[in-house]
Amino acid sequence: MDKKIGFIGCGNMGKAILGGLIASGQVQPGSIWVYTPSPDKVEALRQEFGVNAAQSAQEVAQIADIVFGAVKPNMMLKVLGEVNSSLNKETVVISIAAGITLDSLATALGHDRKIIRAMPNTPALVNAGMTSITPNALVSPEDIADAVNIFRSFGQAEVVSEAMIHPVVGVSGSSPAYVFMFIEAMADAAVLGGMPRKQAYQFAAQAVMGSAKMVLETGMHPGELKDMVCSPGGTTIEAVKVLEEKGFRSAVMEAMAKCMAKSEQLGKS
Ligand SMILES: NC(=O)C1=CN([C@@H]2O[C@H](COP(=O)(O)OP(=O)(O)OC[C@H]3O[C@@H](n4cnc5c(N)ncnc54)[C@H](OP(=O)(O)O)[C@@H]3O)[C@@H](O)[C@H]2O)C=CC1
Ligand SMILES: O=C(O)[C@@H]1CCC=N1
Repeated sequence: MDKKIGFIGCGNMGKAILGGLIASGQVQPGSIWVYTPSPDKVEALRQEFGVNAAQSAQEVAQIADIVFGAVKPNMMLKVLGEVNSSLNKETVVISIAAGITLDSLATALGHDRKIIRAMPNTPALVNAGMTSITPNALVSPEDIADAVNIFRSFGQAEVVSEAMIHPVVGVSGSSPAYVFMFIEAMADAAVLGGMPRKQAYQFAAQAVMGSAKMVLETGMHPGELKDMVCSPGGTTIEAVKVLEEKGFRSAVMEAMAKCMAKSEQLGKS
């Protein structure tokens, strides 16, 4: 891609995008500028990825064609407001902050700005991200295609309406955390059964990845795939019965309802 990319803020999520983007070969490290307030963190990113270290957020805004705002939600509007006058007219600003609406971004940046609200997730770092993309009306089809290409270079990406953002936060933005908890719990149980811990993580994680691949690649209903594992009178149905008794599905749904409500609340505060 023949575009200069900038990162204002580059912590857990910014680094996952940066790492995924560079690993894909879609953008050369020399075409990427990064700024965070800690000079040693910028230097560490420069050394790890070969990207350019910017001295200020304004410098990133001046140089880049596509600027990622990857700071915490509570500072996104302030940080973008401060670089606004340094942006070019055609620059596309991509905010990845949970709860920050396109409307509030336009209020901070001006209603003539090309703005995209995106919701990625940390598996971007291993080429398996899932990202939603919501452009405002000023973003051209070419700009949208660039953004989709960027996010697809390290996983899957779909353009969705802004109304879908809360389910997206629940089902993909935040969900790696619950999946890691599930893997940890399964590994603990395997350790209880006598398996060495390292091997337990390998078996648990590979089983989760393989199951996810089956859903994505067979197109079969998850319930049907579950039934294929449950031999009559076998081991799996014993586990399924306990999960049902303990309210496994309900726990997941209630947890995600809280997550989605928080996403909604962030958008109002
Ligand atoms: N973590 C996740 O899984 C996901 C996060 N998000 C969103 O990504 C955003 C970032 O989250 P996350 O990466 O987890 O947070 P981190 O705390 O890991 O990263 C925040 C980054 O912002 C930088 N920063 C702080 N203050 C400023 C400033 N004034 N100007 C420029 N940069 C600044 C920090 O730099 P320094 O370290 O030098 O202070 C750091 O690089 C959030 O808005 C979140 O909603 C979206 C999807 C998933
Ligand atoms: O926890 C958060 O607020 C961010 C947004 C989605 C994932 N992490």
